[in-house]
Amino acid sequence: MSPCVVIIPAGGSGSRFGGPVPKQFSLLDGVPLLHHTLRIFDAHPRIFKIYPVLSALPEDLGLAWPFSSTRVQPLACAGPTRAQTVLNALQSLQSLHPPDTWVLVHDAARPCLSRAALDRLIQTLQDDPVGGLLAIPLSDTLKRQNDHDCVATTLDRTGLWAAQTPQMFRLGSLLEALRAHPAATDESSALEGMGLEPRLVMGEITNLKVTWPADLILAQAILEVCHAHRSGI
Ligand SMILES: Nc1ccn([C@@H]2O[C@H](COP(=O)(O)OP(=O)(O)OP(=O)(O)O)[C@@H](O)[C@H]2O)c(=O)n1
Ligand SMILES: C[C@](O)(CO)[C@H](O)COP(=O)(O)O
Repeated sequence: MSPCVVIIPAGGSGSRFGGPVPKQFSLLDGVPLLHHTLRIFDAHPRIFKIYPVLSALPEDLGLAWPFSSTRVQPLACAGPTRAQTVLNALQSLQSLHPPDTWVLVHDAARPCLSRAALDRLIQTLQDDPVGGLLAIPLSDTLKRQNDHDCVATTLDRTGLWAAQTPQMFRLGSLLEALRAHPAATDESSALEGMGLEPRLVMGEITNLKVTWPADLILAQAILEVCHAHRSGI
């Protein structure tokens, strides 16, 4: 299998989360949330390089940086949207890695990705012609609202999945897809826009995206349970 590189979009403002610093720098268990996310990949033998994409270099953001500079290489090229951040990163990496390199894009704001889910994604997709993403089948009944906050209709949830990250595609095809679809809210939808069919790989409910303040408490609880489980407590 060709080597995998990871892009971690970490250039958002966290407007829904609020707070004095963007949520990816909020402390989780005493450590910036971004560091938890980076450590998941830094510990994985199939990952060759990890590129967190920030608005500026860590030293210019006043961020402690306990990572090896050869494996975790920050890029200071975040854009105004998540898609633009990922596209900027891909453009700066295209001269460093061949077009068939597998690229895993993972939100900085998802610090609880498990090793099992990451392994499942890589193993399922390593010989896939397109690539794919972690996702989970929807379990709630879905309502569409009307213009006065009442239910207009109940939607059929059959076959509906909630997209997570990482999303894993070849560098060349992802670059082409995001150039053609710069408004995509995830990598998969850009590839879908090219007429391709990304594969759905079972994710985990614990792989939550920290979006609202209460999500940080949930993330803390998930990390504590995982730690207790690993320690046999
Ligand atoms: N211009 C942007 C916007 C988002 N992201 C990153 O994309 C991930 C998912 O985005 P989201 O959770 O929506 O983060 P924010 O855009 O920061 O949040 P909000 O929409 O509440 O402002 C996060 O790791 C975020 O830092 C990014 O790198 N560049
Ligand atoms: C890519 C993503 O994590 C898939 O669920 C999500 O779309 C990113 O969050 P955003 O709020 O759409 O930026």
